[in-house]
Order: sequence, then C-alpha cells, then structure tokens
Amino acid sequence: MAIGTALLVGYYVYSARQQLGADYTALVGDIVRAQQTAPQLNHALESFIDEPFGLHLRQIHHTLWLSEQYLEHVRHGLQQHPQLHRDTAYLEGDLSLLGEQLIELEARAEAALVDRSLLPELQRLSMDIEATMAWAYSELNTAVHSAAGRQRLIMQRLSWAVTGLVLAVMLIALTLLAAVLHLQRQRNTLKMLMLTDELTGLYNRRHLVDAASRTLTDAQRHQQPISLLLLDLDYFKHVNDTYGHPAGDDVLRKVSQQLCNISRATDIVARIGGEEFCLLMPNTPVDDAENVAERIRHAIAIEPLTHLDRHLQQTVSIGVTTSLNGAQSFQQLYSLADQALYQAKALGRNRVESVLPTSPVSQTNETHHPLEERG
Ligand SMILES: Nc1nc2c(ncn2[C@@H]2O[C@H](COP(=O)(O)OP(=O)(O)OP(=O)(O)O)[C@@H](O)[C@H]2O)c(=O)[nH]1
Repeated sequence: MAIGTALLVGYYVYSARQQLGADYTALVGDIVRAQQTAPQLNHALESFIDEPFGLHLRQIHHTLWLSEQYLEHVRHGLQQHPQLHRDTAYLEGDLSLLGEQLIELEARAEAALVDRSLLPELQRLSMDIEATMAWAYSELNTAVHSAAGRQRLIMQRLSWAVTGLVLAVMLIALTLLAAVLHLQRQRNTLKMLMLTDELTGLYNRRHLVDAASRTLTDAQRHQQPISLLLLDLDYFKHVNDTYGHPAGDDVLRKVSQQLCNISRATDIVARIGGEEFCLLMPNTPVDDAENVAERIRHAIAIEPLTHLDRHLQQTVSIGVTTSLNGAQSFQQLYSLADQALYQAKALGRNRVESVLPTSPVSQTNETHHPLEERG
C-alpha cells in the first residue's frame, strides 16, 4: 500500500513539476506595470494632440519606451513558465501586434509634430493600442491567476498524499512491530515448552542438564561446593492404582509445589521422570543439602493430601551427594545421588541417604546416561 501511494505521489509530482516550481510573482508585477502604461500613454497623447510640441512628444517617447520595456518583460516572463506560455499561446498574435503598434505610434507622433493633419490618425491608433493592451493584459492576468490556483490545488493534493503516505508507513511499521512481538511471544512460549514439564511447570531434564554443566563450571571456578538431590516418590504406583491417575497427577503437582517452596531461588528444581525429581543446589555443602533433603522429606510426609475427600499418604526417598569444588561431572554426581537414593529405598523408604565422592574426582564406573528413566 505504501509503495503504491509512493509511486502515485512520485508520478503526480513528476507530471506537475512545471507548475509546482513556478513563481508567478515577478510576472504578475510586470503585467500590472504594463497595464499601467496604457493610461500614461493615453494622457501623453492627449497632451500632445492638444498641444503638439516637442515637450509632449518627449513624454510620448518616454511612455512608449516604458510600454515596450514592460511588454518585453511580460513576453520574457511567459517564456519562463512553459505551461502558462502554452495556455496563453492564443495571445501571442495580439502581443506581437501591440509591439508593432507601439513602434508605429512613435513614428506617427514624429510625423504629426510636423503635419498636424495626421493627429486624428494618431488618435485612432492610440485608441487601438489601448484596446489591445486592455484585452491582452487582462487575459494574461486571468491566465496567471488560474495557473496560481492550479498550483495551490496541486500543493493541497500533494500534502494529502504525503499525509496518506506517512500514515501508511506508520501502519506498516505498527503491523510489523505487532508481528515481531507476536513472533517473540511465540518463541518464548516455545522455549518455555521445550524447557519445562507440562504437568508441574518445573524445569525438565533437558534444562537440568544444560544448567548443571554451567553451574558446575561456576562451582569449579569459584571452588565452591555443589549438591545434588534425587527424589523419588514411594509406592507411587499404589496411589495411581488405588485413587486413579488424576489423583496421582495431583500428588505430583503438590510435591512440586513443596520443592519450590523449600528450595532457594538459585536452586534448580526439575522433574526428570514420572515420579522422579532433582534439586541442584549451587554453593551448598553436604550438611546443608542433607538438612534441606530432610525438610523436604518431612514436609511431604506430613502434607495432608486429599483426593475426592479421600485421605492420601505420600512419602519420598531422597539421595544426596555433594561435590566439594565442582571437580566432578554432572554424570558422576548423578550416579552418586542415584546410589544414595537406591540405599534410601533399600533401607525402607521415606528417608534421606548420602553418598559422597571418594576423591576429588569420583571414579564411578557408571556408563549409562545419568538421566535414563528408572525402570
Ligand atoms: N499420575 C501420574 N503417574 C505417573 C506419571 N508418570 C509416571 N507415573 C506413575 O508412577 C508410577 C511409578 O511406579 P514405580 O516405578 O513402580 O515406583 P513406585 O510405585 O513409586 O515404587 P518405588 O519407587 O519403588 O517406591 C507408575 O505407576 C507410573 O504410571 C504421571 O505423570 N502422572
């Protein structure tokens, strides 16, 4: 739309460029001054006819000289405005005739000074000149004014077109901005969907792995401890089997909420499998990690869970491990936390167990990917 309007405005400016740039001020001044020479010439001739002396003849000479000068200016001015020149082409003959008549009048006035019988003829010629001047200059005046009127109209249309163009460009800019914002929102939503778990809103395993490698690098750089908690709900299958899948979903959401409430803003809480969760705790020594694990275990165990007015009991087993300085890889830490979780399950569930690296870099023999689903 903007391109179409711009092309239209361009074409309009191109076709109207002669009229747009025209300045008729000088020409109007010349026409007015040329018109004023008619009464001056008439006055000089009347004085000469009353008293045909040299003084009045000189007045005629002077007025004729002025008339010729202004006539010349007017004709030159017309040539400066090609469009106006074409519009007034029909006056070309009258203006040429006027030039010739002015020259003839001069000659006849000279002759009448010697032979007074030529005075009536001089007077007739003077009346002819006056009539030609009145007609030609009044026509020119009208033509110039209508050209100026057309020029104003063009300017008005152009300002409308430019306003339309500016509005169209603004509209396009706003539409583009809205489209970009929409795309940005879609991108963010997509990103969120890719990094979060739909049921609980927690981060998913993909984000956990990415974030863990960054967090471990930081821990190593600053020589800070980092802890990892693996949580697995106890006998969760029983909840599903007894109360149904929606009840199980409800429990998963509530446990997620507990994890978020107890963890710090700098911790990363993720759901990594069906009823498995992970809590990565930067800058946290093993004692603190065990305390947090114990608080989580306790909070879940005492949480009054209900579904359709039926009371549910849910507990969680937690495996804890800690790297003293971020020297271990995430895979190694995950494997140690998994061993601790296995112990917690084996020792009766609803408990916290820890397994720590034996040396700065754990020599674990785990070969499977740490985030493979527990069978
Ligand atoms: N409601 C619900 N259940 C799920 C979801 N994902 C996995 N589960 C269920 O979680 C249960 C996990 O069962 P098991 O792996 O046998 O573990 P468990 O029953 O918790 O036993 P232990 O872990 O040994 O204490 C299965 O019944 C799965 O169907 C989910 O998104 N929603």
